[in-house]
Amino acid sequence: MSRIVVVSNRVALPQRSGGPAGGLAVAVNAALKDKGGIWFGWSGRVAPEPSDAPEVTHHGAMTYAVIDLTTEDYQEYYNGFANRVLWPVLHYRVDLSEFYRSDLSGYIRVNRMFAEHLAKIIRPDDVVWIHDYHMMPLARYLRESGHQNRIGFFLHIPMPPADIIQALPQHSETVGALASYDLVGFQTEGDKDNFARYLETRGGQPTPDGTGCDIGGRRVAFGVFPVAIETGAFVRRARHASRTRFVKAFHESLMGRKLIIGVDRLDYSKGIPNRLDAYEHFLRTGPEWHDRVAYVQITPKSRTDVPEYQEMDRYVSHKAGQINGAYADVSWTPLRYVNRTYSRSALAGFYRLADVALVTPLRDGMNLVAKEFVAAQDPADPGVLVLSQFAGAAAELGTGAVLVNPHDTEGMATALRRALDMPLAERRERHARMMRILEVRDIDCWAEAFLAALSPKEPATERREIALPRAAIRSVVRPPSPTSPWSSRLMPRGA
Ligand SMILES: O=P(O)(O)OC[C@H]1O[C@H](O[C@H]2O[C@H](CO)[C@@H](O)[C@H](O)[C@H]2O)[C@H](O)[C@@H](O)[C@@H]1O
Ligand SMILES: O=c1ccn([C@@H]2O[C@H](COP(=O)(O)OP(=O)(O)O)[C@@H](O)[C@H]2O)c(=O)[nH]1
Repeated sequence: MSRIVVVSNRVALPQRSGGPAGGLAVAVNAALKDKGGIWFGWSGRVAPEPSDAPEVTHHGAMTYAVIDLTTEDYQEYYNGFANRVLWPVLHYRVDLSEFYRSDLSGYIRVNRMFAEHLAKIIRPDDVVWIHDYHMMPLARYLRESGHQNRIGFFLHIPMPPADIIQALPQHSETVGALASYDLVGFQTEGDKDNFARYLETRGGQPTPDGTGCDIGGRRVAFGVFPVAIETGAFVRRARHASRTRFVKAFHESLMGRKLIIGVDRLDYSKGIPNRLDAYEHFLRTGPEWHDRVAYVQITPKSRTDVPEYQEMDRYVSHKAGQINGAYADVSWTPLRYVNRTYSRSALAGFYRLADVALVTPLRDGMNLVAKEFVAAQDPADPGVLVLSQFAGAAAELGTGAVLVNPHDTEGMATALRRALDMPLAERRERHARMMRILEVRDIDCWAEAFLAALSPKEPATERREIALPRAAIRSVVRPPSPTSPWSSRLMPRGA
C-alpha cells in the first residue's frame, strides 16, 4: 500500500513537546497525526559524526526517522545557507543575506545525504511530501538516483518576484531545482505567480490550463494551499485553558487593564522593532491609555547562532527597556517582554483573554499565530486581530482583521487605538467572518488538498477549493545601503 513520507528539517518528535516553536512542525504534526505516515528529518541534535542510519521511533500512526547533523553541517547548511541566505532573500531581504560558497556546498552536501537516507526508506509507490526551503533540491537528487515516485514540495515561506530570486547566487541549484517536483505548493496566489514567472525566465512553457509549467523535459504543477490550524481542537483548547489556574492568575495580574498580545519567534521577519515603535508612538500620543493597557510580547529566541538574530535580540531587549523606562509607573508596566516558549494550550488561554493581537510581520509565509488567535476568541466578546498586509494570513483573514502596513508607525498606532475602541457588534461581525474561513479551511483540508493534487488519480483541477479574497499585495524592495553596517539594516528607519 502506498504510504505518505514527509520530509522536513524540523520534526515535531512526540517525546519533545515544548521544543522549538515554529509553524511548520505544528502544522505538519496536526496534519499527519491521525492520517499516519513516515516523517523524516533532522533530530535537532548536533553530533561529532554523521548518522549511519536514521533513529526510528513509532508513535500512534506515525513513524519518525531522524538523523543528527555534524557541527559543520549545522553551520553551513542550517545557520549558513538556509538561514543567512535563503531565509532573508525569500523574505525580500537581499540586503541581509550573507552568501559563502562553503555554505552552499554544505547545503548541497546535506541535501544529498538526506536523499541517500531517504532512498533507503521509500518504496516505489510511496508519495513523498517535502517541506520548506531547507530541502529545495531533494527531489532533483532523488530523480538522479532513479526514483520515479510522486514527489511534492510545499514552501512555508514567501516566494518573492523573479528579480529577487535571481539575486540568489546559483539559484538554479535551489529555487530552480523545484522543477524536479511533480507539484509545488505555496501559501498564496502571489507566491505561486512569482514562481511561475521565475520558471518562465528559465525557459519554462506554461501549460495551456495555467496550472503548471513544462521545463527540462518534465511537467511541474503549482497550487495554492494556505496552511491552517486544527480549528475545532484549538477552539476547545482555548475554552478549557481559560479555566486553568495559570491563565486565571495571568488574568488577575492585568487588574482590569485591556490586554494587547504579540507572539512571535525572535526573528527580523516578524517586524517586532517596528511594532514596538508603534506602541511607543501610541503611548506618547495617547496618555489617556496609560495604566489602562498591558502589552504582553511573547518572543521565544530563535536561531541564536545566527548573528542577525543575536543583534535583533539585543536591539529588542534594549527597546523594551526604553519603553518601560519612559512610561512605566510603580504600579504599571506598559510592556511585558518575555523570551520564553509557552505551550500552545497556555497560548490559547492568553489569546482568549486578549483584547487585541498585534501580528505585524514585515513579511511572513502564513503566520499561524494570527489564525490561532482568531480561533481562541469567545464569539460573544471577541478580541481584534491587527494584521500586517504582508503576512500570508492576510489573504484569508483580511476581511475581518484590521490590516496594517508594518512600515507605517503612525498607521499602526492608529489601528491599535481603533482596535481597542472597536464596538462589540463590529468585533463580532469581523470575528465571525474570519471563523467561517478557518472552519472550512482547517489543517485536514490543507493536507488533503495537497495530497489529492499530488496523487496521480486526482489531478489538481479536481481538488476541493474555496474562493479566497486575493491579497494582491506587492511591496517595493529597498536596496541595501552600501554604507550602513548590517546591524542598522535590521532596525526600522530612524531607530
Ligand atoms: O525550524 P526553525 O529554524 O526553528 O524555525 C521555525 C519555523 O519557521 C518557519 O515557519 C514557517 O511556517 C509556518 C507554517 O507554514 C508559517 O505560518 C510561517 O509563516 C513560516 O515562517 C519556517 O518556514 C519553518 O521551516 C521553521 O521550522
Ligand atoms: O511560545 C510559543 C510561541 C509560539 N508557538 C507556536 O509556534 C507557531 C508559530 O507559527 P507561525 O506560523 O506563527 O510562525 P513561525 O514561527 O513558524 O514563523 C504557532 O503555532 C505558535 O502557537 C508556541 O507553541 N509557543
